[in-house]
Amino acid sequence: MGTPNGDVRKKKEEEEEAAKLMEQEYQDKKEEEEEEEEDLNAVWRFRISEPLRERLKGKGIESLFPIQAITFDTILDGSDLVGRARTGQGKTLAFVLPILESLTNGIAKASRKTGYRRPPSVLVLLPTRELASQVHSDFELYGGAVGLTSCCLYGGAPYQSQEIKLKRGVDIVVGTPGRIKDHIERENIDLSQLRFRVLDEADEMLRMGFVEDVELILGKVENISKVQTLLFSATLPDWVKHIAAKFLKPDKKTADLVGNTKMKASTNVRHIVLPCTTSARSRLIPDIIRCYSSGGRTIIFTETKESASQLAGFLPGARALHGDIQQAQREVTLSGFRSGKFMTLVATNVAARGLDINDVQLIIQCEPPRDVEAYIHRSGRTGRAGNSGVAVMLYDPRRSSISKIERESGVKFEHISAPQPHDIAKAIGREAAEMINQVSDSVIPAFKSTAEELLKNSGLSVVELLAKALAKAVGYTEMKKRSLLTSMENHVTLLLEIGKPIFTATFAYGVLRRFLAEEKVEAVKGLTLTAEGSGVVFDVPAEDLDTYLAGKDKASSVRLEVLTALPRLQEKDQSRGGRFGSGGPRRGGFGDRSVGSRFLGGRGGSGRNVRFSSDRFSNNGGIGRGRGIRSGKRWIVGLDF
Ligand SMILES: Nc1ncnc2c1ncn2[C@@H]1O[C@H](COP(=O)(O)OP(=O)(O)OP(=O)(O)O)[C@@H](O)[C@H]1O
Repeated sequence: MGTPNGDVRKKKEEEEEAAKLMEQEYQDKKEEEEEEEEDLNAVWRFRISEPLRERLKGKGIESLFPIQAITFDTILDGSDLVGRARTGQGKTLAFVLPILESLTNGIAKASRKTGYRRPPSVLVLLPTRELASQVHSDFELYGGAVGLTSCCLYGGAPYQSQEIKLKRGVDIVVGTPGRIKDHIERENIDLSQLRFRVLDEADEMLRMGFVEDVELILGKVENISKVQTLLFSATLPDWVKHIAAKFLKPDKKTADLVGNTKMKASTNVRHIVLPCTTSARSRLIPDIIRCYSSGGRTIIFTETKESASQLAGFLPGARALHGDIQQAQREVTLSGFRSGKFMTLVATNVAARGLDINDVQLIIQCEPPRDVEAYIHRSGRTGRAGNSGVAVMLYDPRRSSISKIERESGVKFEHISAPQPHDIAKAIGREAAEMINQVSDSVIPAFKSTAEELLKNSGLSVVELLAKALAKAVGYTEMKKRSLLTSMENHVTLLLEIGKPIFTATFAYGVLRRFLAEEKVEAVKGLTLTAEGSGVVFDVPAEDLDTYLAGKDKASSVRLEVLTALPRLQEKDQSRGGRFGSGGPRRGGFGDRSVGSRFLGGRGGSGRNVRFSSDRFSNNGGIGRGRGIRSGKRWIVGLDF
């Protein structure tokens, strides 16, 4: 039994505790309210009705993204609009939400057709089937909340079910131009009563040669003054703006969140370039995935359908997606990728636009795409909705150029070389550790005595032995050397300098022939001039490295160095005028010129430096421009040093 004093104290403590709790609750609520008040884009601030708000909340959306907030009132109040925002910034909901509100509570409500066999009020045109299906599912989700129905029309799928839906009557039609035109010709669809026409990824649709189809489809509207036209994309080249003038009213509004800002690609993405020859690609890609995918999904883009299929066949657990694959299979593949059944998708540009797939952490582009728009959209499949991601673009400096894409996209590429054994070991070590953590403790007794014996006989420490076990668990039993330049296994990258600029590859080969046997010169791979023109880099087989370096006594003024980091390289288009012109090596056009060091990762203290010295190679003044004369099988270079 407690004393009266004790009871009083206890009661007082309880009262104090309750007061503290109330104070805390009050503070929390106040903070919440303040936060909401500060959030100018909070959903409740917009004319969004309760059912839609609830659906948004269910999707974790409490606040509109900038492109949505900026365009919402404009669309709801009836204007035509051109909208542009970077990839993954929520352009889909920027038109879905105001369209649904307008049809159910806004100005389009009165004129919207209702009832059985009603013609659609909304038409959304997209360039690919996958994208049409994705946008359609947003209309299903949010439109369903306000009693509006939708259907999706794209090629490769049977006509019948699409016809049935159209005949019954739908409010919203989403689809690709080809199939919609077919339905018009079959008189399945009446577009005369449209209240909204949306061109999503407009530039791609027009680029794909759908201009005439799009014009025909849009022209089916009866009363142009009653229809609102919206055009969205992350990229809007000028030629699209001219075409847009044809479809949109003269008083249209523009919301351009990219505009003249330098950076046109996603700012949430790490943009990386990596030199790599075509032949080294398939061996390099698995290691890029290991080192940069953070265990998430990867999309690899190839230029052709054939190489997409080939690469998917080569990479374990990868699937291909391209236009030659049957539509039903395309759907299975995409849904398997979305649901995480497999983590690597190898695709052509069919997957470049608009696709919004959760947890895509890494994009690999096997070579630079033909235009900057493709780069922007492909790399934009990661880093969506405020998340971060990595986009790695492979390129062969002798065949392709990255500076045009860099210049036009505003991206500042990070230059890296192929993941080296220690990078890969680190990445797969984590995988192995995870695998081991998942093994049940129940197996320990059965393996314990063997483990003890192994440790005793190994002469290694516990950590060293465990490191070996981790390596074995993921099949990594040999440390292979991989070149920085071509990414070929068991090759090393060398830098050759002669104390003077080197203008041509031919000239460099001539230098090599002075101290190497012909078969060793022929074994040199990927010889490329450095961007600043003072040397060349090339790969040699690791096993012959000493032979390459052994000529050191024969030459002077020649430096041969085993590289640990790759310098900037001269690209294909830079050779015009640079390699063959009469001026010095070209400057400019390469990213950050202000970086004093020629070497991206620093000079790499551990690089082996070899200086050749011989009178034959001593510099007597002027240097040849590398005008070689072909003699028999060999190039004789006009060396005047
Ligand atoms: N207000 C919001 N809050 C949180 N997430 C959002 C919001 N709006 C959209 N999202 C999510 O952001 C992601 C990207 O949206 P969306 O696909 O519309 O981007 P986009 O701008 O059309 O990209 P792209 O140019 O690549 O087509 C989607 O997963 C979407 O659900």
